[in-house]
Amino acid sequence: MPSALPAHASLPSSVRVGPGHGGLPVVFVAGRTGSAEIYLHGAHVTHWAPAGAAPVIWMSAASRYVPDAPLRGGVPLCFPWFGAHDGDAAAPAHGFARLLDWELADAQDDGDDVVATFRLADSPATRSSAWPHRFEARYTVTVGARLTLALEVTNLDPSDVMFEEALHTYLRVSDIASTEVTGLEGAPFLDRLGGPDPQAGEDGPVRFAGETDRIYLGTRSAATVVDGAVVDGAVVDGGVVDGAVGRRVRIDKLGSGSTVVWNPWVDKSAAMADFGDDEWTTMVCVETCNIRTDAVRLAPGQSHTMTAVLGLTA
Ligand SMILES: O=P(O)(O)OC[C@H]1O[C@H](O)[C@H](O)[C@@H](O)[C@@H]1O
Repeated sequence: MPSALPAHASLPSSVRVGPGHGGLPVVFVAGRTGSAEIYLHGAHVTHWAPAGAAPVIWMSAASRYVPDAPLRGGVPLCFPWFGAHDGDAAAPAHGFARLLDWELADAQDDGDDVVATFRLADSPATRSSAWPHRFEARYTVTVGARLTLALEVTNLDPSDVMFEEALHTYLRVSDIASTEVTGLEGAPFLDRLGGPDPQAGEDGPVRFAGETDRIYLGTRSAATVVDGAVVDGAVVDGGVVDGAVGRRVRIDKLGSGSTVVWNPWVDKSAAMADFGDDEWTTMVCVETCNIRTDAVRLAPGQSHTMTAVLGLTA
């Protein structure tokens, strides 16, 4: 168990800490306007639903819940690098933050919302990693009718540091073939399944007909995942709402320059041990990031915050 949980008496009645899958500690939030679950392992949000709505976040039924592996689904916190480390092939994919136990530093009601703050600082393990710098990270999760995720990183090194970061959000959809992502029209992207050169932006929304793994650079405004946008090849008028079908999840962001859109499709799903073979049909990742040319540089003592705000829209 992590060492620093706030004293039980200081937690509001909307927050409970207890064992989750695999016995890993979880912060259970049951607020007036939304519920959430956050594992201390990686400060990993595995559930969020506005009150009265179906869950918005997707988790794999095949996720492992062990201390030395990341969870599959939810919102992995990728830091301080994204994907494979450039200079160290043995370094874990997406950095060390999603593999470490974060402290629950604070949890409070704030009006109708519940705010939980998690903290991770450098340790002997991180100082001997591929990114050996001194730092403090604070991750504030605000649970309500919207879910606000704010990752603040402070450079405690005596010299400049650079890092990448991602809120690698997995979202539930009823059928990936009927899903589209709007808000990225015209933005050039790096196709992680293709060559190194940026591809020209597309006119329309992103639609899915095969494995998709794209880094949209210079994307600072909101993206919206429209579930049930396409039915039998026809685009349905955006007003249709029937359960999850027709639902729109809007992702607003601040302090983020890049967006990753990912669906593993058939072969990659089959190749991942912690991902069900057919689960790719009901998820899409739209990730709020600062990666590649959008990596963050901080002077000594400087802080940077990247924020994603998820909400259901009509
Ligand atoms: O399997 P993971 O290390 O969690 O990575 C899952 C995925 O993360 C991002 O979306 C990357 O762009 C993908 O290339 C990668 O496959």
